[in-house]
Amino acid sequence: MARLGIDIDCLKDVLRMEAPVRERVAEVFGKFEEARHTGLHLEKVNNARDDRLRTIRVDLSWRGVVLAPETGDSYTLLKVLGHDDAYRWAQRHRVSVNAANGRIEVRDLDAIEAALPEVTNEAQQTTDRLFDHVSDGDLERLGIDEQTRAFARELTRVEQLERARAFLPATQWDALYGLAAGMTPEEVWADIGGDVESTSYDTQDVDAAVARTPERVLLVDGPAELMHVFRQSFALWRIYLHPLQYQAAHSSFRGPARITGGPGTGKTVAALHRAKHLALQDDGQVLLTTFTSALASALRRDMMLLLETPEVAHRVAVHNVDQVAHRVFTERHGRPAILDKADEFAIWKRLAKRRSASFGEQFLYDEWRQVVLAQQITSAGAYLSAKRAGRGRKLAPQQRVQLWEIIWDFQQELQLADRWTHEMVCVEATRILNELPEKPYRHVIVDEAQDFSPMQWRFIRAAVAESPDDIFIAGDTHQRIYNYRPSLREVGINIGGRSTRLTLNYRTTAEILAWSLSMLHDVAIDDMNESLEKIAGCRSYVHGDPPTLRQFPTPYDEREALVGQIRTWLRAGVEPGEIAVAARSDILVRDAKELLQRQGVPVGSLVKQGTGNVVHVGTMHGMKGLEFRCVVVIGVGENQLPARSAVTPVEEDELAHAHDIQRERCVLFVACTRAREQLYVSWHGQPSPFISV
Ligand SMILES: Nc1ncnc2c1ncn2[C@@H]1O[C@H](COP(=O)(O)OP(=O)(O)OP(=O)(O)O)[C@@H](O)[C@H]1O
Repeated sequence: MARLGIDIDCLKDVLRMEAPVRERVAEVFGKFEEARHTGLHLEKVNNARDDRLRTIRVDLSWRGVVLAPETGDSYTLLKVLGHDDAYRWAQRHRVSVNAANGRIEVRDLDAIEAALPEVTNEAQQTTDRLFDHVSDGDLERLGIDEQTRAFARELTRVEQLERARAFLPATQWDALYGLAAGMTPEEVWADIGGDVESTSYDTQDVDAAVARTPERVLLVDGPAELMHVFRQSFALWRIYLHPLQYQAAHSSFRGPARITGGPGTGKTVAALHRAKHLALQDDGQVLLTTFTSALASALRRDMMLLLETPEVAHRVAVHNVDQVAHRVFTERHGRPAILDKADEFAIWKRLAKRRSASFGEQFLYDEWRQVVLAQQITSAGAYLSAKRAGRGRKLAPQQRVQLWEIIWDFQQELQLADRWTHEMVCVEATRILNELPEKPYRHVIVDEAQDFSPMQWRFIRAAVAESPDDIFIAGDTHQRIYNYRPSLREVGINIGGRSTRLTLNYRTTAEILAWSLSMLHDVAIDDMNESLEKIAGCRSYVHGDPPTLRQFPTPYDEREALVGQIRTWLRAGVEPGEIAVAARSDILVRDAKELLQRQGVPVGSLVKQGTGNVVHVGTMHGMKGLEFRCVVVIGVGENQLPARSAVTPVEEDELAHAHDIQRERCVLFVACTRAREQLYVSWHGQPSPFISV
């Protein structure tokens, strides 16, 4: 039976059309279903540059351009246009097979030929070309064919390449843009999903290429399914994946695997698709987990959009990691009585005083978590020889002994009182799971992995048996905003070479991204796997306004301007719910909320996202994992960022100081990269050293 797929760009176009046209397009799919009986009415195109392109009637005024197979009966709808335009489009385009990854691609031959003289002319004015640094061999290996290569060799400026996006074959353009953005040929090769094993694709076999391109060609079972796709207010991420996202979501891995990449590169989307893929395998329960309950709610909502049937939805549990640990704990021991931070501080203070020690509560609080629990220390001997790199003040041996006594007292007191912290619950839940012969989950997928503590990683390891496809990790260490820096290997998770890095940002404009990335220049950040993470090549194809940077003489002026900015956006038609305001401190957040409320702007908390159409106001930490059309970041002055109280003095511990500064930088980076279209950053006095003004 003839089958029609729809190219993703065509789908995007159709989604923007009026409902009746969409319905007619869906009917075209019905015609293919019936074609068995009646034959297909595909028109040949005179003077076509690619004789596999045909047109099909959609209605009186609209026609579709269809790629007809040379053999077999899998057709692809490439374009829907007005009658004359459809024929013209079909005449000027050609479909080919990318030599590097074997996927189909389409180019506008007329446009390439028309643009070539202009770029050649410009190239004659200079000796420097955009791709001088890349050899022909590398271009060829990256799938850049002769025609595109000839064009690329004449380019002198990135802007020319950006314009060429409309007519060059997409994968080849992606590769060129990656090279122009400073990626090495190897990085580009990985980025376009180059297949090392299959070096020789048959570039004449378009039918095989279509079958090999599931992330670009959506196959639907008839008009009803297509109408279903059209009708939902869905986001494109649900059906279109970049080849690397697709690979990460659908591959089989021999053990733990992960996906990394800068902000907005689609790691969460890949994690969601992987959860769906594994759920469809139906070989056991899938856990999709993340750091906070707010993020878990957002994941749950998106997961439900992807999992169509309740039966499959049932196979995926979405919870934040502490919630899962609490559940395991509660099943064995009943509900734990949780010690809150204020009570915990009071205990540390009392115990330190009892031992006449000078350690502060915050120091003890962190030391216990970051050294004792993180390294699973249970004895004085182990503590005395433990690594304390990056833990602030250096300790003499007698001080360590004293510290261990306080920590010991603390643990005893909690045990006697049957009081628990979330970390203790996690450790106990891990112990319980380690004893069980059967693990609760068959697959675990972790999102926002960069902030998980070693205790949480051990819990994850204990929740799933070591087996193929056991753990999948999505995260970006450039967005780490808490204090742990675990190595996956040390917590028993070996990802080997099973790592994919995404570089194409789908969220933010190139201008906002470039400005935000400038905060991280020359900052070396670990990759949780004992090497350094890279952010080079992270790029966006969408252009917009540069960030607005505003300096004010006083806090008062800064606050006034904040209200003015929000009003300007609201007047321009931005919905309140599309705006977020972030600040480093709780006090600034409270101030901003009260101020906006007083001015009659509807406001709500970031944590309670989705509760009405309100401007969300919250801390920079609270912005993690979220995105908004317009983002304001206030209080980015030199006295506010880095937040002094959060940074270890350099004279106390150089390494801890450097880590704290890096974390503060990342906090700001996270907040700024949540903006889709507009970013407004303000401060009073001098700007933070993190930003370039
Ligand atoms: N293949 C895709 N096609 C279109 N849009 C996509 C695609 N992948 C992701 N997106 C969109 O890009 C945005 C960012 O995606 P996502 O949240 O998965 O990125 P991320 O890498 O997890 O971001 P961050 O690390 O900053 O939280 C979302 O709006 C998502 O819908």
